[in-house]
Amino acid sequence: MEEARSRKLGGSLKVPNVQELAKQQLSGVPPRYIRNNDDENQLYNSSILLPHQLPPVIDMEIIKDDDETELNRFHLACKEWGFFQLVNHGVSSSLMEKVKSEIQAFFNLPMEEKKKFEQEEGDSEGYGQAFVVSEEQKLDWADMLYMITLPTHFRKPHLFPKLPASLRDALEQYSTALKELAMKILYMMARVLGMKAEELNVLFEKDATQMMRLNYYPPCPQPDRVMGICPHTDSIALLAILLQVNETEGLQIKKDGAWIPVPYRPDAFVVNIGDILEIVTNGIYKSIEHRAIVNEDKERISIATFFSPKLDGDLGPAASLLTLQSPAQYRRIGVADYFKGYFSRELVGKSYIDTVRIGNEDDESN
Ligand SMILES: O=C(O)CCC(=O)C(=O)O
Ligand SMILES: [Fe+2]
Repeated sequence: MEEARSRKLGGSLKVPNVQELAKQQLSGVPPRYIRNNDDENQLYNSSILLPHQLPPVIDMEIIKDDDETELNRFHLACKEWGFFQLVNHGVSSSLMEKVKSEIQAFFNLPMEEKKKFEQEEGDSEGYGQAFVVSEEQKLDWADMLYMITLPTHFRKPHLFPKLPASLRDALEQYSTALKELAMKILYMMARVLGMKAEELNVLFEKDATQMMRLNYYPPCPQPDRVMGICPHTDSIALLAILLQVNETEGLQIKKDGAWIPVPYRPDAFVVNIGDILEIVTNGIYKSIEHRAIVNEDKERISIATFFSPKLDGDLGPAASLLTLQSPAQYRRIGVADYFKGYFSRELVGKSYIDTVRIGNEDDESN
């Protein structure tokens, strides 16, 4: 436990609680949240999207039967989208519903209760906001509760174990169910990529890291001037599995230069490829920029679960995917160093992976 307490994921400056701010019936949003009207802020895409322009929906039940067509759709979803909705995934709808209602209840708790989980100096885990490194930086219109959930001995004693019992129990079951699901997804990927199973085993051994980020986006009087979570890729993850907790939509992914909404589906998980999987697959699968926008009168809630290799290992492109024609595009790096670098900077689009891209060594200090 001592070890867990001292393991800090790099700090973030303290920022106001946005849920509290939103309750103050502001006529306008404080300037720190107002985004410039640049390209990134083309908030609303008014064109009507056709079904093939929406992220693919993959059915795990069909894949289980070794259906080549579905396996191929899965491979293309990973390669060309980096994002897909997953249905018939084996996680029970009763567990999904329980997790949703418990998370909703957590954010409905009085502020004094939630503040018990407040981030500590120098640490991104806890209740607050991450990636705030300067007073000048624009802020996201959201609060979050961020925690390492696996391995269990990395859990901070004042966070996961102290959650309200019903939320803790739901997240405990959810953590186990999602670990199993993530392994299945990764093995399906290894299979369609022709990777050696050991190359994934090594990443997913006993001390593989799982983190959960509960996101709360309050309603906002000027939703088209702010960002719920600014454009980013999930840099410390092999995979992220997201559950949209309520029906308010807001997640968008960047595809061919356009922001595409991910519809709410109560039975689906949204799966996306993180930077670490891009590195491991030597760029065959790519992490995709995504963001969340907010709503004028409805709150939005989501829970993202991130799967990463164990902290004391290292990561780099899988040897079985390297050939003379496709040499390594990323260098090997220790997982702990890679994590530390990530938490000490602002979250900016798809940029962190460039620090390990071969040929980019001059930029490493940026
Ligand atoms: O709330 C969402 O839909 C996206 C959250 C997200 O991208 C994250 O937590 O990394
Ligand atoms: Fe994300």
